[in-house]
Amino acid sequence: MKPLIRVTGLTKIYGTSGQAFAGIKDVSFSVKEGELVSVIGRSGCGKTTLLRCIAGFEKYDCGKICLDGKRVCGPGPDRFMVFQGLDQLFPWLTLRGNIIFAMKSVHKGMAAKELRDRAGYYLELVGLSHWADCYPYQLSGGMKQRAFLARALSVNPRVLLMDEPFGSLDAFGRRAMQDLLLKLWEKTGVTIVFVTHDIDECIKLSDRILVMASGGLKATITNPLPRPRQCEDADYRNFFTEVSRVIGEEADTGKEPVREPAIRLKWADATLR
Ligand SMILES: Nc1ncnc2c1ncn2[C@@H]1O[C@H](COP(=O)(O)OP(=O)(O)OP(=O)(O)O)[C@@H](O)[C@H]1O
Repeated sequence: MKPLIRVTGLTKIYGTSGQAFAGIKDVSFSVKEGELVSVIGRSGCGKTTLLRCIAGFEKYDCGKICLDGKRVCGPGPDRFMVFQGLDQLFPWLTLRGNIIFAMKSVHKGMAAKELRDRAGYYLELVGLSHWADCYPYQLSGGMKQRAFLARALSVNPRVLLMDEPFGSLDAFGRRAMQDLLLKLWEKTGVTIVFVTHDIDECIKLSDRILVMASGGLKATITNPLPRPRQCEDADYRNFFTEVSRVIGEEADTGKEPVREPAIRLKWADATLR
């Protein structure tokens, strides 16, 4: 299948005059249409930067990102990013109002009735129909997460970029959101790039796992387990051990990620290791 997202030699340099360092260096990979790919790695290794570059929120210094063969030069309605944290809804709008607001920005000129009907459909999809007229402050963390998903899907993006979306939930809430995400992914066929710190989460969810370390892509691991994935299964435990080993190797070197002075780079010497 043709890749939907193609990232080639992506490098993002942070810093100001004199000294600079690479938030991401020479990262290349592709994601097929309809694939669910996780990005995992230690804190500071560049996961969010990568996602923000794909979203078009961040300008990059070298390399190329293409979506369906076209170069990404900024944000667009074909991509929707779900951020960390629970404050992503407008507090002065109801749940339905939040979803309609997002849809209006993409489906310009859509009739009010259709906007309302569509918002109702997506709220039902995530089990929040009865909360449509509530305001964000009236919702639990898990309900807010479901609302973020409804809003993201309502604009019908080709790619959903998710940055540790369930990190603020407890174990039960997290499991429920993972199940819901998989259900909606199968139903909609949307392509997902999912950043997480959690090995179980990336094994449970993804087709492939991109392991990042110190701004680079260290390994790409194809998930061999059939769905649904049960952590009690022997194959699951073996795969968990394998993924942990690949991620752990970096920790074993004792190297800190990209901000260490040893790998800081001068602007004039932006040849990245
Ligand atoms: N706007 C910025 N200006 C300067 N440095 C930045 C900026 N954004 C990120 N960085 C640095 O780039 C590196 C990669 O950051 P990034 O947020 O992408 O990592 P991450 O893997 O998502 O981390 P975490 O898992 O903790 O969220 C870090 O060293 C970070 O301090």
